[in-house]
Amino acid sequence: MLEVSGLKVSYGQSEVIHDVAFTAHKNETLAIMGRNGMGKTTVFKTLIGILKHNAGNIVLDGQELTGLPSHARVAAGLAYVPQGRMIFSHLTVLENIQAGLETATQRSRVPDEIFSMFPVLQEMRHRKGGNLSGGQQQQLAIARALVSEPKVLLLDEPTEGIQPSIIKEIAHTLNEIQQMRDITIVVSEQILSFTLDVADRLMVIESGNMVHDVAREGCDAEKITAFLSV
Ligand SMILES: Nc1ncnc2c1ncn2[C@@H]1O[C@H](COP(=O)(O)OP(=O)(O)OP(=O)(O)O)[C@@H](O)[C@H]1O
Repeated sequence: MLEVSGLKVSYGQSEVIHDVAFTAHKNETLAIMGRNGMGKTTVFKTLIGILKHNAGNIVLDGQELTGLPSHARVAAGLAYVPQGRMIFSHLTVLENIQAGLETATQRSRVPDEIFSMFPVLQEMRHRKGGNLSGGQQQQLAIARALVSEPKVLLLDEPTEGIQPSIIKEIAHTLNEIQQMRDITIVVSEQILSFTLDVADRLMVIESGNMVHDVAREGCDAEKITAFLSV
C-alpha cells in the first residue's frame, strides 16, 4: 500500500535520513519507533510533502508521490496527524472536523461514522478545540484526518503529552478504526506498551537509519526497549 525506498532527506547540507526503506501493507499498522531526534518526524513530513527528499521513492497504492504537493498527496489517499496535533483551538470541534472536508474530494458533510468512532467529539461538537483535553484533541486530530477517507493514515507520536489511561483509549480507538475501515496506519512512537497494543509490525529508526524490523508476534520487547533507552 505504502512503499518507501531509498529515502534520503537533508536539512541544508546535513543529511538526517539515510536510505530509509519500508513497506506498510494494506490494513496493516506499522509502528516506527525511536528516541527523540532519530528522524521520525522528518520521515513523516517528507511522506506528506512538507519536506523534499534528495533521493528515493514514495509510492502509494501504485502511485508515485514524489514531487506532488501535500494536497495532491491527500487526494491520492494519504492523511497526516502531526506531532502536537495542531488543531485549530479557536474553532469548534465540528468546525475542526469540517476543515478536513476541504481536502476531501467527494464529501460535503461530516459522515456519521466519524461521530460513532469518537462519541466524545459528538458530545463536545460545539466546544472550542482549545478547551479539550490533550487526549480529546488527539481524537479530534485523528477524526479530522479521517474525513478525507485516506488509504494510509500517518500519525506522528499520538501519545506525546497524554496521560497513561488516555493512551489506552487512543489505542482502543485506533484498533476500532482498523476494524471499521480498510486502512493502513503508520504511527511513530516512543511508548512500547502503546505500540504493542496497536501495531502489527514494529520498526526502529536510529540516527536516520532503520535498524530493526519485526512482527509484533514474537517480538523481543527487551531488545526494542534497549533501542529506546539512552
Ligand atoms: N528544521 C530543522 N533544521 C535542522 N535540523 C533539524 C530540523 N528538524 C530536525 N532536525 C534534525 O533532524 C534530526 C531528526 O529530527 P526529527 O525531528 O525528525 O526526530 P524525531 O525522531 O521526530 O524526534 P522527536 O521525537 O524529538 O520529534 C535531528 O538530528 C534534528 O536535530
